[in-house]
Amino acid sequence: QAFLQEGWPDNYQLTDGERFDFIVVGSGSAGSVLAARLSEVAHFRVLLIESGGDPPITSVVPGLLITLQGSKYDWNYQAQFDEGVGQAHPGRILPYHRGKVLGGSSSTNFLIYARGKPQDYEEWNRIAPGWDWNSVLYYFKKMENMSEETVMMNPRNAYLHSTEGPVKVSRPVTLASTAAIDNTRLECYEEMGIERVLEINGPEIGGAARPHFTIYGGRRSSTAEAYLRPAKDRPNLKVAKFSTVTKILIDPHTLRAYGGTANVFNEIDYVQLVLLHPLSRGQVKLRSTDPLDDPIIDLGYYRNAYDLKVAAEGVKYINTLINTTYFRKVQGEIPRLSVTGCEKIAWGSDEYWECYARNTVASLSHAVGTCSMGPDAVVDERLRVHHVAGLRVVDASVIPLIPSGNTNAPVMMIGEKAADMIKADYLEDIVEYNGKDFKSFAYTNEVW
Ligand SMILES: Cc1cc2nc3c(=O)[nH]c(=O)nc-3n(C[C@H](O)[C@H](O)[C@H](O)COP(=O)(O)OP(=O)(O)OC[C@H]3O[C@@H](n4cnc5c(N)ncnc54)[C@H](O)[C@@H]3O)c2cc1C
Repeated sequence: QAFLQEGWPDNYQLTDGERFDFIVVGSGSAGSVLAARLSEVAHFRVLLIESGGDPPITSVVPGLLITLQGSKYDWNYQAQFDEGVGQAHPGRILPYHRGKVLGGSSSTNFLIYARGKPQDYEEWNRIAPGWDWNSVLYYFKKMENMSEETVMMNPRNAYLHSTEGPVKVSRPVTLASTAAIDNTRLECYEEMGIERVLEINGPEIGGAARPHFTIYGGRRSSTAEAYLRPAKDRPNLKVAKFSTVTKILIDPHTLRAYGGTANVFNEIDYVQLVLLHPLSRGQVKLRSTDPLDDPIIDLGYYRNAYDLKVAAEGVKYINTLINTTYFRKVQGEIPRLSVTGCEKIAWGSDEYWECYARNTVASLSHAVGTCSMGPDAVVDERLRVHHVAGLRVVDASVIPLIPSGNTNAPVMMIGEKAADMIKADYLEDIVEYNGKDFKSFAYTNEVW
């Protein structure tokens, strides 16, 4: 099935001056969800504009994902470190990956399915009311199709999950040899005092488990797969591929966004030790006035000295894995790598591990928060850009605080919640106007 290039939405040839009710820029983890959900309302005319094209086989077959980074399905950005950081990377430049394809980074990512912990969202809610755990859990469940029986049969876990949503989640059955490695690893962690838990999206988040993945039946469950393929024949959803939005048109008198301009190209065609809650902040800046120029991605790693202390302590802690029964039995050793910038420091000293953390630091490509929600930020809690009408931001950039896990699931959840907020805002008017139950407009029987 994966080898069949069928089933993606057709490419829509945009012509100048066309009118739509909603224009969604980018078909990523959030954009595809938003476009598909909005187009459930039959009289909404929805245009989805995406720079990339259909996902290739290497995206659909999870085991081939490593070939996507650096390919034409990647924006291939380069990020820069501050002076004295990241010296082990050639030229102190870090390749910074982002999917450029239907489904965006959900079509190119490492497929780990993690939502973070309830407290993360209680913190969001303090900044942007309406994003508390109970509110977002509804949307996590709306999006999810959990296929693992052990999770659904355990009442402590089952109420946190759903088998009804479009995004398929599983823990693929591994080869016996891989399962044995997983088991040994989990045993080592237990020996270090890290409890084994049933799953990383269950009631206990602190612990170790084999992760869930957005995979089912050997196929990636990207947002292109889960949302766009089922919606591809809707007459009110148009998908313009190989088209890059270069400008948002804003009426200078009303400050209302009313359209955009797009460049249309006729192309054919371990997750490591992670610092989950860094205090340092980076930024994304325009390199020039050319919208097609790559942005400047300024990582800002370790600007807050506390982060370096935490990272170095983390490295030292994970090194104690070597003292567990298994590693003693196999006479495991920590490799003595030569790290640029640390050559003159005694290997294994506290100073060495700090230098090691400073110079080998890399990214898992989970950037968030450059258009954050909040009263003094870029968008409000309904994701409307402050002081501009008719314009919302719906993607990873609105996340106000980094969740304790990966970001694909939270961003898909944001897409789901945003779609409901937009429907509520626009359909309320229509109900009053037409005096009809707005659910009668929907293509599906979704509850929203
Ligand atoms: C290599 C990699 C591995 C990752 N691994 C994981 C993981 O295992 N688990 C996890 O949960 N998260 C993972 N993530 C993070 C997660 O995938 C992202 O946080 C999430 O996909 C971001 O969603 P988004 O909607 O904000 O942006 P994206 O999904 O990146 O979508 C943005 C879309 O907009 C398009 N676009 C951009 N500009 C324009 C324009 N001007 N005009 C038209 N189209 C445009 C892009 O081509 C893209 O399709 C990974 C990310 C990467 C890159």
